[in-house]
Formats: sequence, C-alpha cells, structure tokens
Amino acid sequence: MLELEGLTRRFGAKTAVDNITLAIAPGEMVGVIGRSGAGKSTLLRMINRLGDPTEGRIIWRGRDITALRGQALRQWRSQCAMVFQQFNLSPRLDVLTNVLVGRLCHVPAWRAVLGLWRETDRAIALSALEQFDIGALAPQRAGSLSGGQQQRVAIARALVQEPAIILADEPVASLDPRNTTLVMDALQEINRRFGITVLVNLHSLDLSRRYCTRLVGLAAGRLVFDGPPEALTDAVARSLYGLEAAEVIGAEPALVAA
Ligand SMILES: Nc1ncnc2c1ncn2[C@@H]1O[C@H](COP(=O)(O)OP(=O)(O)OP(=O)(O)O)[C@@H](O)[C@H]1O
Repeated sequence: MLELEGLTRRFGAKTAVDNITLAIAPGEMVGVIGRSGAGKSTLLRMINRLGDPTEGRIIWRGRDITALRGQALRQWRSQCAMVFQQFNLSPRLDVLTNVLVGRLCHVPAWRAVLGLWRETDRAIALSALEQFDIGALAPQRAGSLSGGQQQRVAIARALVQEPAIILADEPVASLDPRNTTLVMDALQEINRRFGITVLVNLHSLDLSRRYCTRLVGLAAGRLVFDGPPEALTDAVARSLYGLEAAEVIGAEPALVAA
C-alpha cells in the first residue's frame, strides 16, 4: 500500500500540491488528471522523491519514506520507477544499453562502469524489449528511434528495474494517436501481467477513462475527485478542467458551454 498523508509542496507563495491524502492499493492503475498546472507532476515527483514535500508524509508498506537519504533513498527509487514525457534516454547509446540502465540497482556498480553486463541481465533487457515488440531495435542508437519507440524503450527500462510502482509523468503528451495507444497498452500490460501499480499523469480524459481503474482529479493542487472512471461525469470533468473541458472531454465547445 502506498499512502500519502497531507502531502503538500509549496514553491514560494505558490502551493503546487495542497494537503493530498490518498491510499493506493497494490496493482491499481491510477490516472492522475487535471488541467495544466494542477500539480500532477509535482505530486508524482514527490512520490519518487525527486522533489521533497514541504509538509506531509509518504508511507510505503507501513514505512515512512519521506526523509530517506543515501542508500535507502536509492532503494526506494529502485522500487518506484519513473517514466518521463521526454523519455530521458541516452540518445547516443544503443537501445539495449539504455534498457540495461534499469538493471543498475541489481548489479554491482563496477560491472556497469566497465560495461560488463551479465548475460542474464542482457536476456532480461532483451525480453522486456520483445514484450513491447521492439526487440529488433536493440542494437540501434536510441536517438534514431521515433518518439513512440523511445517511450516503449523507457518503459522497458522501468520494467527491468522490477519495481513495485511505475510513475509515468505525461508519458504520451508528445506522441501521435497510434503511438499513444502503443505506449498506453504497454503500461496497461505491465500493470495487468506483473501486478505493478501504475500512477500515470494524463491530460486526456478519454485515455484516462479507457485505461485506468481509478481516477484522481487535482485542481489547484487539491484533490477534487477520487473514484472509478464511471463516476467521473462530464459535469465533474467540466468543473475539473474549466475552459479546457471541451478539449479533454472531446465534446464540441458549444455543448460544453451549454
Ligand atoms: N520548480 C518550481 N518552481 C516554482 N513553481 C513550480 C515549480 N514546479 C512547479 N511549479 C508550479 O506548481 C504548479 C503545479 O505544477 P505542475 O507541473 O505540478 O502541474 P501539472 O499539473 O503537472 O501541469 P502540466 O500538465 O502543465 O505539467 C504550477 O503552478 C507550476 O508553475
């Protein structure tokens, strides 16, 4: 169980995340939704401890991870993998090596520094790529791949960490519809096949309704919705997204205004 207790993050006078309390059970696929600036990225980054909360606690399996440092923090990060909008691959390295980076938490540092990856780690990395139908790309430079392919490489890298949680921060924001589907399918497969908890920030309501088992809606840093996709009516969505509602619901602006 992942628990957030009164999680708050301020940047100067701005409260980006405001007193969020949530409990997320193992195996959930949670869509974090809300308009631009609602606090979605700040929330996910705090869970991974890329940003520290101003107030509140993050509890994982009963253990407070809010103030972990050093080796304990590295261990936590190995259990909760991040996937970023801009993939964060090393473009000059080949695809297989990029995925092997996800194994770093499972191998001695000297092996990685010398590039002496064990055959078992190579096999795990290749198998993750094959799982997303991109095994043939293993020897290619990551920078030569399309955005959708790069994001699937990033998801394979996250998977080989063998995490309990994957935090995906707007993973499809820069992808076309076909690649969006491939990447969301990959996240769903990870969730369903391995039982990995997925928290995914999404701008599109349509996608979050289609793929997630639970939606968490933020507005101005506050939790304003928490429930199954069916419970998120268009009226709630309108209150969540305001003037952006037409775009995210996919309705005609005139209908939303009515
Ligand atoms: N490092 C920072 N310094 C100052 N303000 C910040 C910082 N990071 C985020 N903010 C502010 O906090 C608020 C929440 O930002 P955040 O990026 O979490 O929102 P978001 O919902 O992820 O939006 P988007 O979808 O546009 O990424 C915004 O007003 C943003 O400007």
